[in-house]
Amino acid sequence: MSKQLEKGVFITGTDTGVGKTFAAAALVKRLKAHYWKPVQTGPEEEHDAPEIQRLSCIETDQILPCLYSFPDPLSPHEAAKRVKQKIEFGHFKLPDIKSKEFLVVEGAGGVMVPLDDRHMMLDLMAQLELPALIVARSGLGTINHTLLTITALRNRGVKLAGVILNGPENKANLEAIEQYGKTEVLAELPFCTDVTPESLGSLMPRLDRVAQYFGRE
Ligand SMILES: Nc1ncnc2c1ncn2[C@@H]1O[C@H](COP(=O)(O)OP(=O)(O)OP(=O)(O)O)[C@@H](O)[C@H]1O
Ligand SMILES: C[C@H](N)[C@H](N)CCCCCC(=O)O
Ligand SMILES: [Mg+2]
Repeated sequence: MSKQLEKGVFITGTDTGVGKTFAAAALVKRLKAHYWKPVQTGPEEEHDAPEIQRLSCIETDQILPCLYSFPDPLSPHEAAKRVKQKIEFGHFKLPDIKSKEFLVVEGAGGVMVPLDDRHMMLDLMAQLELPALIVARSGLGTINHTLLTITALRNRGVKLAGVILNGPENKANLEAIEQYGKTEVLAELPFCTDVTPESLGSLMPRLDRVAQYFGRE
């Protein structure tokens, strides 16, 4: 597997609630990375960064502050409107991290979630010049959702690192996504009855190929 010397990876998904935060927590732990959620929507008790820290046990200074956070659990463009604010797309810049450090960035929802009247989540990936890693459900319906997501990313010129399948093992869906998506499923994360630092820790070997891809074994 060729090593990609990237500053980080943008964790996106086929939907909201597919496990981007769950996978990002595992990746932050396995890659010893920093975490950044540029745009957060929803009430504080549902924010992703605290869940990342709870599960990965990374230091507080490894979690970078959101650029935008809005209280309503909605698409960022709408959540901003509800509080009479607008997202200034030009403000999104890759945060300064040291040369040997690595950044796991998590989007909100899927790739075509609007940020303002013109820009979507996939435009943010392009602006940050980070490769995308798609978190997808493993079960029925995921082939279509994942191939649509891949197509949207490629049409926007976003580099695709691969896919993480989240949920019960499904070999047929994995093979279909690799064949028709011309990509690799770099990790399969099982359903964990208890979402704890311990259960997350047991998943580390499953992320070895992601670590190899980014040269962060
Ligand atoms: N493999 C898993 N095993 C058990 N629970 C999981 C797993 N993956 C995700 N979950 C749970 O499913 C819920 C949604 O997951 P998560 O918050 O990671 O989704 P998300 O894609 O980050 O959503 P959002 O778009 O809101 O950021 C959470 O309660 C999470 O703990
Ligand atoms: C509120 C939720 N947890 C996410 N932060 C935002 C998801 C936006 C989804 C928009 C859409 O695709 O309809
Ligand atoms: Mg999340």
